[in-house]
Amino acid sequence: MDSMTPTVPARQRAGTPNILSIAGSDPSGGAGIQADLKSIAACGGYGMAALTALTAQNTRGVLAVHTPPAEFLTHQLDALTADVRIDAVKIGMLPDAATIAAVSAWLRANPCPAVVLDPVMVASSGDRLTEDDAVAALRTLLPVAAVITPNLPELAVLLGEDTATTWDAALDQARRLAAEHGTLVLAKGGHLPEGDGAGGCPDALVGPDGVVLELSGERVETANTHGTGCSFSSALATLYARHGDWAGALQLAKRWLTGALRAADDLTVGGGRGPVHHLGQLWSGESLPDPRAELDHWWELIGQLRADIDDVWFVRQLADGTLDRADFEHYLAQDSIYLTTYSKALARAAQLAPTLDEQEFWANSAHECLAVEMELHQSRLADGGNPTADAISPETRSYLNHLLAATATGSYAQIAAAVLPCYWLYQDIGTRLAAAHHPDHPYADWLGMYSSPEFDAATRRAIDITQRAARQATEDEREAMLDAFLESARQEMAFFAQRRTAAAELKLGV
Ligand SMILES: Nc1ncnc2c1ncn2[C@@H]1O[C@H](COP(=O)(O)OP(=O)(O)O)[C@@H](O)[C@H]1O
Ligand SMILES: Cc1ncc(COP(=O)(O)O)c(N)n1
Repeated sequence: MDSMTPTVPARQRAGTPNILSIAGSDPSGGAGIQADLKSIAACGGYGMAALTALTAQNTRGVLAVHTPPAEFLTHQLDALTADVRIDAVKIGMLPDAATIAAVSAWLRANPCPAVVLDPVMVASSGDRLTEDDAVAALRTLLPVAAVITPNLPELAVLLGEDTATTWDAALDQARRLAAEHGTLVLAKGGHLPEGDGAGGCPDALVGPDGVVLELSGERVETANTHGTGCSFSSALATLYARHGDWAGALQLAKRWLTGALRAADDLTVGGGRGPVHHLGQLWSGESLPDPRAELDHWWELIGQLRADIDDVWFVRQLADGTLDRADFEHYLAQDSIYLTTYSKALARAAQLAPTLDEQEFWANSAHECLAVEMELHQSRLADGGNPTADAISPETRSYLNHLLAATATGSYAQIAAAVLPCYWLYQDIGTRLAAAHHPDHPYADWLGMYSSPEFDAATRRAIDITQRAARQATEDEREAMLDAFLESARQEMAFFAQRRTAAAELKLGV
């Protein structure tokens, strides 16, 4: 057994994470390790599996369970530790106390910070998968997990209580289980009765102090839900290993699972409760679940516009320092008018923000914007200008009308999408203009403002917040977000391209 000595070879962390499923076999391919391997592959991981049990099972039910000796599970696990870097572990069916003891001993000897434990006890067909006396042993294993993913009946069994019949009661149970074992608990509403007050298929990541992230999932009309729990937990482990954040991984996993449920009826597997279509989204050309996917796509859509902005006379002359002072003054006057209203749009985003963090970000940004505006105002007064006499140009008015419409009628997500181009395009242009940024440049101060690490960080945060909102949005809302984003990008372009002579005689009235 020398070759089994558990020494981990030092290896560079590769791009594709290695994900280990410790679970039972479902020969019909919808649950157990078969579901895990497909889910891991669909979410961008390299899948491995150590078998805890063999079931004789199909889409209608479990006919028999064979449990190999626990020592053989230990051999499988040791064989892996001796050779392969393991980035995350998903634990599924653990049929008896001896198997649980083997997994527990292995994990204590080879700790892994990314363990997702799905405390499978009963198959969706209603058949038992775990011996009664194994529940106490399972409770002792819970603290090795980073996240536990019980369905509602399993959550109740782990606490020794009755199954929750409302979402609020489920969240309370999840919080208490998390506190007891020092883990996160993913509360899954798939088993909630109709009219429980939650609607749809909600899920929530709950820690000892309460809900970390709650997702209101739509219920997909399909009878093919065999293996949803297995698939969800392995997707979560994989996406965590890829992106390093449980809340973000949950959003991606939930979205992927909903897609797999939507595609489930395309498969024809068995006459009972069939499997979800793990690879349906990949086969129809969708890319791997990725936190930046939507916004990367939006950014690509405005690729031409971004290239065109570099060619706008104002940007070219700003970069080479040949810009006429009066043109720059005109630009600053319009920018100052713009910022006053833009700051109101940011304040509206703060008002609607779903978390304290995001509220703080938008409120700070609104404040920052006003501070810049006031400084511009003061410095132009000091230079002998008369900013109160500035006329609003048609371009500025048009941009502000768009922002005002978005803030008046748009959701939080739409407002985030509408305000984003002002960050992102400035940061993008700022990065390129930074090349021209030297102390003697006539507009050095201005160039410095948009190519600073602070502005980079704020832009990244605005992108992340908008991406998260896009991820949670319905398809219609995502379309509306994209429309708002594209329109703001067009308005940015027109704002840069405006000519001093084109300024209308309208007084500031927004
Ligand atoms: N018909 C459905 N439509 C949408 N999501 C579903 C559906 N059925 C199950 N899910 C989701 O699948 C995940 C796992 O489901 P659940 O039934 O709670 O677990 P388990 O399979 O472990 O019993 C949950 O996120 C749940 O919301
Ligand atoms: C080998 C095995 N493991 C787990 C499940 C649970 O399936 P579900 O995800 O539907 O609860 C199963 N039916 N078979």
